[in-house]
Amino acid sequence: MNNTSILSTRNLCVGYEKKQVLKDLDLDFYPGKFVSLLGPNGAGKTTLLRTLSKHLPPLSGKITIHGKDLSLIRSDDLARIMSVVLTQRVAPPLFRVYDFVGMGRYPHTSWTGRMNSQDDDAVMESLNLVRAQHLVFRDLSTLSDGERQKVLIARALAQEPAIILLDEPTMHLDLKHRMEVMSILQGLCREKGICVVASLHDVEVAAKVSDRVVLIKDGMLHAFGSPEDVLQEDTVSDLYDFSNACFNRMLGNIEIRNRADKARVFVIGGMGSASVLYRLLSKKGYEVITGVLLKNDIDYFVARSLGIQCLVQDSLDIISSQSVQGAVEALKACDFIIDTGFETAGLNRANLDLITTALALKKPIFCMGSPKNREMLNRPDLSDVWFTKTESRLVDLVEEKEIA
Ligand SMILES: Nc1ncnc2c1ncn2[C@@H]1O[C@H](COP(=O)(O)OP(=O)(O)OP(=O)(O)O)[C@@H](O)[C@H]1O
Repeated sequence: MNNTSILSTRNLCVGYEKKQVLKDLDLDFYPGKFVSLLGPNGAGKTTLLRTLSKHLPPLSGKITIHGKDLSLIRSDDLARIMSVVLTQRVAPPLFRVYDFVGMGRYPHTSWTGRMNSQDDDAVMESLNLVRAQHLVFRDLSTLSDGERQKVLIARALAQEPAIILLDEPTMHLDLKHRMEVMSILQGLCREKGICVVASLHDVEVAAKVSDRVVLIKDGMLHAFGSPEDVLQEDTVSDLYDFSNACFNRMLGNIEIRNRADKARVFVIGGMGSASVLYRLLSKKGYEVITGVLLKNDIDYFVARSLGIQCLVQDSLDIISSQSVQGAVEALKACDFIIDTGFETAGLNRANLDLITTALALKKPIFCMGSPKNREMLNRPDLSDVWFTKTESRLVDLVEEKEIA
């Protein structure tokens, strides 16, 4: 790794004439690294990017590029080191993509602005890098948001910068283009050694693509480091003031917690068989209790993120009859029982006792799969047992039963 930072800040304070937005920023940006700026609306991401790119003077503190004070760097010299992609939707009409990307060559062309063959090559290479070479003769104003975003990045690349600053590069883009733009930016870091600094709203994506994340909120830097270290569940909740959501560090996703205002359902699951049902039941407003789960089960991680009450086996051992007894008490207090059709291996066999108990208690039981996989439920005389093949049908059945 190249250990010399391209861009650094010390005691930087950014904002506007009458308004300080962020203070005490000590940041270093290195070649080949993807850095995401994260923070709630109005935290100061754009203000910071505008200050780093010399569009806005710092209120105090220092910004250096390759060790030189930013304020002393001439704008044409800066353009050879840094390019900036700010949020913009408007495109001037009658502007060919080729000419627009060619504008990015201005730090390298002579004062006449005439492009030579090297500049032509640079324009085409930039378009290639963002997989937009086919757009070269299109009118800019006719492009879709995703195509235009790629062209904006191509123009930034045509400057041949060491660092690119982008403000919300995936705004207005659909999922496919969002992923494509992120993968293009990641490729620029890995293959061209460019440092990419982008403000992002999607913490899940940031966790997956970034080498470093900068967390800002309430006028200050909250954390700066690798997403694996920094994006802890509590930190993300605090950053965005989550009250009904939770970032799951292990799965790298955000689960939404819904208010439970329906019946209480006990889910007998495990080994990943219950996660989809947990989400669906929570979404529908059911109060879910589940168990007995081992602490390394993916169902446990999903249930915890959803705020579902989990009965867990303390040690990573065989689920004990003692743990199952604890779960029986919780099961008694539930209106409906769901058997996810979990595979029974040695470790979780005891959970079958929960199904037997539910039968004895004459609780309505809804099962995924087929009766032949569940010996104790494979009897024609059982009236309060239903089998389905999909989670959505199963929850429909629960709803029907609840209404009846
Ligand atoms: N020109 C300006 N003059 C004064 N205050 C401004 C100006 N532009 C933005 N602000 C304020 O500065 C603060 C930071 O705004 P900024 O746009 O940097 O936040 P952000 O993190 O980029 O927000 P978002 O995620 O909503 O885009 C906000 O309180 C905003 O109202």
